[in-house]
Amino acid sequence: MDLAFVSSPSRNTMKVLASVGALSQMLLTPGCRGHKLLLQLYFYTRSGLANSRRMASSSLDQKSRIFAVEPNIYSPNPFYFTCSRGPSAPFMTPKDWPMLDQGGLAFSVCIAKGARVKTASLHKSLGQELSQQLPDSEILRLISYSPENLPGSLEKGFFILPPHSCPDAQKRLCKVLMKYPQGIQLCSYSKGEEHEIWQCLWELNGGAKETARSRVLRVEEPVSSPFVDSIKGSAMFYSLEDACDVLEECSSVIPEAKEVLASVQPHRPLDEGRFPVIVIEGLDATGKSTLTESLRSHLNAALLKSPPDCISQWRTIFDSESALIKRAYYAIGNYIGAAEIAKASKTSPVIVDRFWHSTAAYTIATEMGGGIHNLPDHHHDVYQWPEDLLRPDLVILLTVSDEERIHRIRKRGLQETKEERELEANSMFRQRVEEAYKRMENPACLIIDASPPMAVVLQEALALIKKHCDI
Ligand SMILES: Nc1ncnc2c1ncn2[C@@H]1O[C@H](COP(=O)(O)OP(=O)(O)OP(=O)(O)O)[C@@H](O)[C@H]1O
Ligand SMILES: Cc1cn([C@H]2C[C@H](O)[C@@H](COP(=O)(O)O)O2)c(=O)[nH]c1=O
Repeated sequence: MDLAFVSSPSRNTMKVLASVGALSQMLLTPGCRGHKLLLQLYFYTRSGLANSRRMASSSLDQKSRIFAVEPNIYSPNPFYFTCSRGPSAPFMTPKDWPMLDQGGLAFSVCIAKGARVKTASLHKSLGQELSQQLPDSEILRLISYSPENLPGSLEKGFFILPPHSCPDAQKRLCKVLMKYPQGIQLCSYSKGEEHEIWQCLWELNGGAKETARSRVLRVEEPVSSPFVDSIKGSAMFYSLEDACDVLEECSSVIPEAKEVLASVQPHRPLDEGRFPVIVIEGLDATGKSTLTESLRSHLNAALLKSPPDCISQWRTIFDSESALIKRAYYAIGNYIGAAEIAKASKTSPVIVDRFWHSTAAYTIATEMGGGIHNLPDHHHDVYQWPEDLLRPDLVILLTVSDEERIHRIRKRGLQETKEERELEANSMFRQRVEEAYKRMENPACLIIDASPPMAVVLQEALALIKKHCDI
């Protein structure tokens, strides 16, 4: 079955067909003769012609858009393509997409822009369902945008690479997409006779019908990464107001969002005390809790952590939401924590186990794929501290080798978070988190190698605190 190579059926052909029910029966019979055509006819019958005007405009819009696929096993950098007919743009060939070389297919699925909470939830649930229904396919993140108005036109989606051994992948994909009748755009990609690549645009409206076909053209990597623009609008929050807007928007479906918002201190700017605020950061199991506890007793300090206790009971709920909602929760957690820090700093030094740097580093590392060379450049806006957030006096980043960290996680034997499991499994992700920490600015992190025994790490931390803080 090959969606991409079937030409549109004529209306006369359609009349011959008795019923959609009979067609769908045949469709589900693998190896059935005329299987390809039947699939096409089935989709055609179900979709009808009602939306032909919408189809025409979406295929025009489609042609001017650029698609960007996150780094993957075939491409260490994001790859960019379009379907417009620029005079000089080179065609893409299976050299660029080796997975299409043996006659395979790839797919892109884009989610049309809508209300951001709803769109983010749709993106999350669609991603989960695609992974479940196509467990052997590589499901990559994709964004699509118009070059004239990148932030305003940005749409998110997925690029799907089924294995050659999965001939019914497209059938399964369509079955998933049928459940999302509105706002999903499906394209398939296949190799042509002259080694060119074709994109077929499918209309999904109760069914799927091919509406346009264009050659795929290569686009040079832009100077400023659209993936970074994408995270700035959908997972990074640089003001309390921004993050609160998201939780307000979702509070009718997530009642706990109201509870979190109720914990936000309305009076700002905060009235800080004279004692120093010291944040300890690092990957999981680098020794933050051990060090913060020792510092607390050595300095007679207050010990706080992020997210703060008053909202941590809802953490698992927000962890299972879309990136937009989850990151809004963590961002707000910092502002709620800041009010507690300001109050505590009036009577003693304050030690904080994770703060804004964790929120930013994990977000950047999760949203940007590939190696550390794909991270936003040093000094980029994403590494800056939010203007309206209490600024600590010192941030210490603990680093240990991967082997030692994993050894500590295993020895500790506690329940790991999903991100911790990913960190263990994905060394590139780990490197991105640590590198993002190192690129943070104002305040930047001061690094301590936390591999030596605890007593040594403590002495180093105390020395840094003495040097940089008024203690
Ligand atoms: N310097 C050290 N040398 C050897 N083991 C250490 C050292 N520091 C901490 N550990 C051990 O490593 C494990 C992880 O430490 P800890 O819980 O303090 O890390 P963490 O950074 O707070 O982790 P998480 O962020 O996941 O809560 C614990 O079992 C702890 O006893
Ligand atoms: C504070 C904070 C945490 N996270 C993520 C990063 C890790 O996977 C876990 C670690 O939490 P722990 O309480 O230290 O074990 O939570 C995050 O993504 N953003 C944040 O702001």
